[in-house]
Amino acid sequence: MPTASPLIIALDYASLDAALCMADRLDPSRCRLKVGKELFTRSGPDVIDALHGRGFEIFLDLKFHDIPNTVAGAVQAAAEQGVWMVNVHASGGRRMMTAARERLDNQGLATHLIAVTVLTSMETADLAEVGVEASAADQVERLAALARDSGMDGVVCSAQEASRLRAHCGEDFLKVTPGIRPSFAVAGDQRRVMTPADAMAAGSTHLVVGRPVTQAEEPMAALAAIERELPGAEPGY
Ligand SMILES: O=C(O)c1cc(=O)[nH]c(=O)n1[C@@H]1O[C@H](COP(=O)(O)O)[C@@H](O)[C@H]1O
Repeated sequence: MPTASPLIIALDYASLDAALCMADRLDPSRCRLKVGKELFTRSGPDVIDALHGRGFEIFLDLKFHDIPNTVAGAVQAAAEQGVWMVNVHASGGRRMMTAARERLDNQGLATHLIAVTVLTSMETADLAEVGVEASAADQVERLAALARDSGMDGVVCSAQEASRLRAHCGEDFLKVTPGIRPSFAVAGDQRRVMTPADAMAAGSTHLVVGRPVTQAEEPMAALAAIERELPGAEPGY
């Protein structure tokens, strides 16, 4: 039974054992899990199988960014493992995203396909250093429009941009927002942060939360505290 929760907990661990230890402390009816680059590079598909076996839906966050044919193949490989969601970098461009979309459709794979806009660790000054003269907010909007036009189901963005994207890309376009910091947590290396309640009010459809839960002494208590900060969370996701 898929969860109705908008919460996605980031399992950023260096070993399969450590990741499963945390998963065993969480409840698949109250959150999904995100598997990222470090864990997947160390453990491979075994981690996906182990988490599926525990009843979790998985966001495989490998942020593919390569030539269209390579990304289409990678996205297909991810979807064939039965993951709930997979992502690419929108800055890989229209042809890359369209190739990924077409591959999933042609193979009859229903995995949600979303695109990363501007990383939540980056601010406008960081973009200028890599030759992007737009503000972070404008660049997010530009890449989100490109992602939507290229057939993506949604984007990863900071919650600070979610309301603008809701206006431009619609309610149904998924807005998966990391950089969530509940009232009890510190920002750390994140720059464009927001509380869970504000993020949902701004139009986020899913909230990615890592360390505020995984580094808590009682992860389920931290998750419950976040749920209490989500009065507007709607079932159905
Ligand atoms: O794609 C992501 O999930 C992602 C995109 C982004 O722009 N910023 C971002 O922090 N993330 C991920 O979201 C998670 C945030 O974790 P915490 O900062 O510990 O809550 C990490 O796994 C990041 O890799």
